[in-house]
Amino acid sequence: MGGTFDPIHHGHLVAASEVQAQFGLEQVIFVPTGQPWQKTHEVVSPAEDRYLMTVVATASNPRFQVSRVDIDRAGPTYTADTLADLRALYPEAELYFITGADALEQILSWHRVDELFELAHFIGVTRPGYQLAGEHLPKGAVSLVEIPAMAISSTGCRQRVRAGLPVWYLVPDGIVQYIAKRGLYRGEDDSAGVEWGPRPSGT
Ligand SMILES: Nc1ncnc2c1ncn2[C@@H]1O[C@H](COP(=O)(O)OP(=O)(O)OP(=O)(O)O)[C@@H](O)[C@H]1O
Ligand SMILES: O=C(O)c1ccc[n+]([C@@H]2O[C@H](COP(=O)([O-])O)[C@@H](O)[C@H]2O)c1
Repeated sequence: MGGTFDPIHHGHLVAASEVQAQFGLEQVIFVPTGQPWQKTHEVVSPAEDRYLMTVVATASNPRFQVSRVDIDRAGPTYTADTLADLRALYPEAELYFITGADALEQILSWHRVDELFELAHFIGVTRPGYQLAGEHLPKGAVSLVEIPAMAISSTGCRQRVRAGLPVWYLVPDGIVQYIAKRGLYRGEDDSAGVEWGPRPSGT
């Protein structure tokens, strides 16, 4: 399951848990994006913060793991590369890629989209406010799955922190504490965040 996870919230965790159970998956690998190229108009927190929050949020579930493949690859993050890297790490695995209804809606705009459906089977999950549909995708390429509705978004969480409102119970307890400790999402200019563009050299 790929995501910017800025921050990871209970919508992500419920989606992963539900798909794991419904499909009997051995493990769900959360893959925080390196440079989410379609979010260039947004300020995104440093990859290491998003990675660490994902580790903290998933630590208690033995079927959840976190991968660094996207944050360790230079340049924009493309799922075709993510899936190729995971295939190299797990040559025998059956690979599935989990997306919410909003991401699935946009998938034809993804880089090297023609390759994607050869690299993994896609699983689209319901998300409040979006229509889950797969007619625009190759036949048999995607499974559509109903999950418990969680009307939570990372954007909403960031806005609440900025407005001084609580995010308790929208995100795991450890994430509330991580956000406070690192001072994420506080200011208009998001001082802990970075605008996407080339990484500073040496980082
Ligand atoms: N509440 C939710 N229910 C189901 N799927 C979700 C939910 N929130 C996110 N997802 C899915 O999880 C994946 C990663 O999402 P992402 O990290 O961009 O979170 P987001 O809440 O959509 O963030 P933002 O508000 O910043 O766009 C995407 O496939 C997205 O569709
Ligand atoms: O491959 C692409 O071109 C592409 C374009 C947009 C999003 N994605 C992936 O979709 C997942 C969810 O993305 P996002 O931006 O909703 O967090 C994440 O793994 C992204 O890398 C991938």
